[in-house]
Amino acid sequence: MEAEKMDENEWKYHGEGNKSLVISHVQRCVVLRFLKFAPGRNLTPEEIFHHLKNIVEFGKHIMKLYLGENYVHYGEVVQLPLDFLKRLCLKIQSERPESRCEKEMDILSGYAMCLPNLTRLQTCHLVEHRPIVCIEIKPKCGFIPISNSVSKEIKNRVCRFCMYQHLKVAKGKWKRISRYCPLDLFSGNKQRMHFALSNLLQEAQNNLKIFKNGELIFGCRDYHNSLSDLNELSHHLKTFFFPANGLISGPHCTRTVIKELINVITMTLLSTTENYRASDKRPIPILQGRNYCEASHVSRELLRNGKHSVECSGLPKGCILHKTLQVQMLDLLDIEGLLPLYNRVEQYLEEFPEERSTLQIDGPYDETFYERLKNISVEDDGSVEYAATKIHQYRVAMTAKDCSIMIALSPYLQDECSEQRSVVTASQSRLMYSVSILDLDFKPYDNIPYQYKRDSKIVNHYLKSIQAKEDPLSNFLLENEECTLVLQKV
Ligand SMILES: O=P(O)(O)O[C@@H]1[C@@H](OP(=O)(O)O)[C@H](OP(=O)(O)O)[C@H](O)[C@H](OP(=O)(O)O)[C@H]1OP(=O)(O)O
Ligand SMILES: Nc1ncnc2c1ncn2[C@@H]1O[C@H](COP(=O)(O)OP(=O)(O)OP(=O)(O)O)[C@@H](O)[C@H]1O
Repeated sequence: MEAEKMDENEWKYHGEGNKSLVISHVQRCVVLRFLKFAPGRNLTPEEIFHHLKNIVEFGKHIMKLYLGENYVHYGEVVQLPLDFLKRLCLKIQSERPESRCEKEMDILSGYAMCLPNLTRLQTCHLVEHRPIVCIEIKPKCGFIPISNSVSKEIKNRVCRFCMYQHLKVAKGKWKRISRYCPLDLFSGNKQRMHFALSNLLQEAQNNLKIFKNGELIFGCRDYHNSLSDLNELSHHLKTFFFPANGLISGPHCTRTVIKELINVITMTLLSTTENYRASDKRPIPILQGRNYCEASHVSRELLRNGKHSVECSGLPKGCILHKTLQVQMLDLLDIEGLLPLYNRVEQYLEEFPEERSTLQIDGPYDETFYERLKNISVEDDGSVEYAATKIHQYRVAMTAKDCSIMIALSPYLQDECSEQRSVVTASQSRLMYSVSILDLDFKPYDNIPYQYKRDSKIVNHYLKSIQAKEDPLSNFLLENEECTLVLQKV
């Protein structure tokens, strides 16, 4: 990145989440990712540089080893001219979704991360002129905890995503409950995966976005502003799947194109482009828990159609979903089992604050840190080291529970050498594809008590709302929680 040549007109707003804002280059396949902060949260440039460097190191030394180098693009920290950043910030401000504007993009430190633009094929450096579609899926946690520390039995039957939906809708974050269940997507069973993906297309929330030539064409821009017309989507996509018959239209066309899309996504999610080498077999726990969630609609639907029993066919080793799930499963103890260990470390640090660095609470995220993560024993010897290791593993797992998978697809041209590129065959077309993972920021240590409180809030709210469905009086109480006390007093 040549600082003196930075021109804001060569960059455009791309998207943002809770913690970072992304802009993309109009010609080159790169993005800049800036941190975002609530106004008044003034970190020094050195602190921001350190934070960004930690993100890069964590991707490079930890997540790349877990997930594979083909999938992980950790990028680099770059320094940019402050006047360029000021102009850029002004330029993109009007495009930012309102609900994300309570935080401001950091333009004072001069630092950002430079990453490949993952909405493009990862084999090209310049924006290609051939069409490209990219599907971004934020799959969330794909397993049900089996930890003995779980205090509410419902957590052994219903997954966190499905429970959390009720709280999110009650709080007005989303209008409707999504029928997507991560356990269906991670099942490896094609029918369940198709069901999960079609539910994502029905109610994308922030779990599905689709880009065409780098522009968002489907999914959530904002909590209140979403592009969700399947007819329009199929119109955008039909030439990808039916190149020789671009003229088909109508409801039949929509169904056909969406079916192709779901099928192709499933194939790429299950593909194992990387060889599953012996060296890839790092210690990862194997959880023998329940592989479906009772709140998922899949069993009922599939059984009603009389097609298949709900069984788990398993994920191929080395596919992106398998790798992601394995990392998520580093959370062996569940937040309920982890909180006492966090308290143990906190108590110790109160007495010996200088030990924070020995325990590598804030990094460095290097080979030593990775070595620590390898110890997956659950035998608690009462030590602070044991507690710190479990906390690190939990934080890595949380990162994998919140990352997104990007699948980029572009028409395969006959004259191309297919050996160098991955190709997926749809019913009437062949597409080149690349799969990557984004948002691999290490989750903060200090958030653990908050995670614990929120977990019990999610579960309690879920229990109340399913109870309310059966009992209309408690439904009234749930909707008017402030009244509960008054009614109890009477
Ligand atoms: O806890 P969750 O499952 O709600 O995940 C948060 C996400 O909400 P979601 O439920 O996916 O809509 C949340 O996403 P949104 O802001 O809701 O789009 C963030 O990804 C948040 O991560 P961070 O605190 O910014 O690092 C995520 O927080 P972490 O818990 O991963 O730290
Ligand atoms: N390297 C990239 N290439 C293309 N698009 C990207 C890239 N990185 C991020 N994006 C886009 O920007 C959005 C926001 O980025 P990201 O998920 O990293 O933000 P975040 O604030 O960390 O998210 P969260 O809310 O999950 O904490 C992503 O959903 C994705 O659409």
